[in-house]
Amino acid sequence: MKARKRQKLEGSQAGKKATANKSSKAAPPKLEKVRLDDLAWNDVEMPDRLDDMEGFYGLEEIEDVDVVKDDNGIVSYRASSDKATKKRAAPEESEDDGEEFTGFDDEAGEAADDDKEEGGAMIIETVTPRSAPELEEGETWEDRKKKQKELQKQHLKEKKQKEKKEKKEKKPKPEKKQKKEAAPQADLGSATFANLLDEEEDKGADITAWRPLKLSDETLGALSKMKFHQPSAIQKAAIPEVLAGHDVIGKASTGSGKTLAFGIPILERYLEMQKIAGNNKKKVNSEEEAARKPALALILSPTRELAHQISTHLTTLCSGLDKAPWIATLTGGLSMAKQQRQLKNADIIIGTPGRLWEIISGGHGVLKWLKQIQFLVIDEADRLLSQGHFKELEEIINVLDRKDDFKAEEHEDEDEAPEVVEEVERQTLVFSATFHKGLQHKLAGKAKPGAGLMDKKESMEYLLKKLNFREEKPKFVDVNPISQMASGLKEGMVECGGTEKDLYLYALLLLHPNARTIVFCNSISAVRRLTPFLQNLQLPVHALHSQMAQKARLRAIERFTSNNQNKTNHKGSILLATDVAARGLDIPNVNLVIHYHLPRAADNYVHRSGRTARAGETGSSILICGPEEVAGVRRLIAKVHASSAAAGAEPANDAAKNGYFIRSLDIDRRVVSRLKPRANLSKKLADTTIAKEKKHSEDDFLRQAAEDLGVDYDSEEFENAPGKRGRGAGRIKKEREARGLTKAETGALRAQLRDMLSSRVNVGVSERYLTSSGIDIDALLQQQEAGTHGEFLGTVADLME
Ligand SMILES: Nc1ncnc2c1ncn2[C@@H]1O[C@H](COP(=O)(O)OP(=O)(O)OP(=O)(O)O)[C@@H](O)[C@H]1O
Repeated sequence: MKARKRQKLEGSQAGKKATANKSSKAAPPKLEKVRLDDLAWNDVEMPDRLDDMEGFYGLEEIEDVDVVKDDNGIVSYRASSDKATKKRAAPEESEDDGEEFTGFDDEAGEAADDDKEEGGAMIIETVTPRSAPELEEGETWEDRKKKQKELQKQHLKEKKQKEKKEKKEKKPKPEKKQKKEAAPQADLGSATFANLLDEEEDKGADITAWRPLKLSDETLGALSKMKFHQPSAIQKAAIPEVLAGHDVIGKASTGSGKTLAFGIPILERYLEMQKIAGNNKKKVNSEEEAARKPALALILSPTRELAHQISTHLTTLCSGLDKAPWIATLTGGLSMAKQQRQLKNADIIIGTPGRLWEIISGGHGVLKWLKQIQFLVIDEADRLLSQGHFKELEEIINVLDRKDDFKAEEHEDEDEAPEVVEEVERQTLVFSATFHKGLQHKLAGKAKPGAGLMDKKESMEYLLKKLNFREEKPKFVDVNPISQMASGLKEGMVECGGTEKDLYLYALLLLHPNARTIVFCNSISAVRRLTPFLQNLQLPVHALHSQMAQKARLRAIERFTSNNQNKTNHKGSILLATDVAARGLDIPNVNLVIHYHLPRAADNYVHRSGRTARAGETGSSILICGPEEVAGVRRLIAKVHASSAAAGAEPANDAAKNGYFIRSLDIDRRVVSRLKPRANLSKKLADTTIAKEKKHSEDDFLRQAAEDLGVDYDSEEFENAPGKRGRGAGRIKKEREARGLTKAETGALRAQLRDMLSSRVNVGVSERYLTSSGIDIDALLQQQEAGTHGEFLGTVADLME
């Protein structure tokens, strides 16, 4: 070995132990005295981070060697096995051969001692410089030794830790310890939740963030299952207030989780009551018994769809509970008798005011169940308190509050055994994203459609006047005082000629072939007209309006929500709806909202746009405006964003940043104009279909009327009768022409449209992308990746980032 070897033998303790070993009473083996260089030194693997340590340290180790110090302090080495003395190749130069050892070091001894205890054999470590053995400038041998010593210590420590860790990993965990690790789950309380977490360990979400709300383990378990990691702002703010027994008015932007803000406290109360009933051994076991207990909560919703959705939402929350509350959904369009029965069993009743009032006025002893509710929830409050719903709602509230009604009704219903009805303190919870001024005027008898949104004071005054809150001052929880619009929402508008809206709608839908889109219209007739128009253009469209049968309404939402089976390039889906879909509907992954007609009021705009960008997602809202509508739109949007200006707050989004000046999207008009022939053809076909349908239903109506009058009805004769002039004559003429098309003629038109849809449209630069009813998605996506998306129809794309 060329390198000069400087050994460092650790510690007097080691030496002493070696001696003690030798002189042990149990006939110690005779050890052979050896030279250091005759020992079979082994290289020690250095820890990574020491590799760079000046590049010259190396460690060697040896086992089965005793270090013996004689009375004169001279140290010698004795091998206790052949393994230790295996001869190595002699170094070419052994400068440190016989290097004297100057003594033992107490500190180092500790490390050596540790090793002995661990391994049972003494390990002597040497540090061998790999190169440049000379001292560095200013370095003394003492320094060098110190450095070496530190390195050795470090290495030994790390080695020991590594070995300990390896041992630990190999060892099976003692049962006791495993139990101890499971303990925190058990600490959560009831076995139900602990079991749930056990089973769902990797399925459920971490619900630590819900803890401050002090919810029951059952509710926490349900939230974990739903993967709701944390409460939304409105939930965080409103739940404690409701749990503390307050009346609450909650305002938060669309899609921010208001349903659970009232749903969770209701569930908490239900669970509490279950526990009390359990403790009092009064557990309800049968349907009959259940029917004898009053309902806990009444939730009112402005639309049927929303009522069903709230019901689904709460059912999902309660699924998995040992005993879930009984939820009854009372909406028009479904069997009334069935709903009456359901109501008597229900813990939570969700309904539209119309149907609920119908049921209440029908008697059947239902009122007593309702009078004892502990929660009255008015969801989408501003809508419920206005727009034709208010009369029914007012009547419901009056009847709930009237003291004498119950008795009167009981007398009516002889079957019902007279019972003492406890007075129940009712909490009133009112939620909405908006409180608009229109309803205030409406209630004051001076309706003023299109009015702006109420501020906190106004809404409070108004609600206090209208609702019988238990508390003099309910808690007003407003988590979005600045803007009602969801933060992930982008807004824009497209300007077009007054008669070109259909065409621009088609262009916008083509531009967003993968989007789940809701198109809002102000009238049912517009939905009826546009549905065949878009269907003819092979777009996957579903209609939704209030004159559809309830089942068809629910089916439309279901189809819109499920994946599009359409064979065309259009992979998204389209819901063409009136404002019946504007409030509360929580359809997942809606990317785009198009306002075909301008919303009539600011709150409508907020709620329609709120069907996208929900629960922290992003989305876009685009208004299609005729030239005469542009100024009105700007005013309307400014109103919606006005509160941010008043508050001097950071603008909530682009529209606000631009001084409430909504962006006009730059659509390439030349390209849109090339879509015109298809659109016109499709429109002609749609008009024919509608005119024929209309004729059928008119005929049916007139035939029925004639039958009732006992006269004959001849549609031709009726049609050609004189006096059909003046207002509406042009439309009637058009309709007549439209339905005048023969089957063959419509067949020919359809074939022509099919041809058009299957051939490319000459759109200049983008010709290669626009094919039939949709666009070449792959090519478009590539274009999008290259950052040039939007080239063919203008720059709408930046709304969809
Ligand atoms: N804490 C939560 N974490 C994650 N998602 C949540 C949470 N709470 C609710 N959600 C989800 O957010 C979505 C919107 O909730 P919800 O329908 O209650 O909103 P909203 O505020 O009532 O909206 P709108 O004003 O339009 O009626 C739903 O899909 C719901 O499941």
